Amino acid sequence: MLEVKNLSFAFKDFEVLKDIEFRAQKGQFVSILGNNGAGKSTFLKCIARILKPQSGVIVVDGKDIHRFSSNDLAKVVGYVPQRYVSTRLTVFESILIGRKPHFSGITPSKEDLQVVGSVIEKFGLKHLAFRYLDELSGGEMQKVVIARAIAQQPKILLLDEPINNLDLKNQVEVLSILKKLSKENGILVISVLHDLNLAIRFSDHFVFIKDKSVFASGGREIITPEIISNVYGIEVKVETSHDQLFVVPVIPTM
Ligand SMILES: Nc1ncnc2c1ncn2[C@@H]1O[C@H](COP(=O)(O)OP(=O)(O)OP(=O)(O)O)[C@@H](O)[C@H]1O
Repeated sequence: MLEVKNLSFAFKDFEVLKDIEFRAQKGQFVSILGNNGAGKSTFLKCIARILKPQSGVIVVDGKDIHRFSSNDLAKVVGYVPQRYVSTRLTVFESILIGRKPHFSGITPSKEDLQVVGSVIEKFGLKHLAFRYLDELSGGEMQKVVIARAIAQQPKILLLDEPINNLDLKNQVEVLSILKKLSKENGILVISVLHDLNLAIRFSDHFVFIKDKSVFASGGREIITPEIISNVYGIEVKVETSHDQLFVVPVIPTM
């Protein structure tokens, strides 16, 4: 469904990504992992066509993303950025904007309104539906931005640190919604995450970026102390409890 071949990207002469190869299928939940500054956001922005790589191709369902019209690309690829600006729109209006690629003409259809209503319900945002975005807390705003991308109903959903501003309950709730979307609706979810243990719990595929390239890519078999210590530059243990893997940093006693 998504194929990235030989992708290299540089900001002027500062090379961030070199010869990246990546493939993912419908229904997968992929975590993009690596240190700060490794190039994770840059990678997502190339797939979302916000940045244009100097070389390589990104193919969705057999078609180069640079051959899609903007409207058609928005039906296929949804993107939730790491930072966003708040506007004087209500939660409802903001999520409705996610439906724009599906509008025929300038008015939303009954289906558009139904989708928005159901996403608002799913995210527990009903009580905030007519609140302005600049009156929301950081976590509430984060949920609205994710809800808008889901209302867009893309085939591929890219999320850059989607749980950053959320409390533990909301982190689990949002990741559970994304997991359900990938499993039940066949959406390919690709998310940058910093919390390795939540990434392990929710993802079925992991991509570690280091030194401009894919250092390791695969399923749970690549969650090893060697790979994680090498990528993050810190000693870790990988332990199993209740059939789940946990990454535990080795911290000297202070
Ligand atoms: N617009 C820009 N111009 C120049 N350099 C940039 C620009 N945006 C990012 N960079 C640099 O590119 C590198 C990769 O940045 P990127 O945001 O992709 O990293 P990241 O892995 O997402 O980091 P983090 O985990 O801290 O969000 C960093 O060294 C960053 O400073």
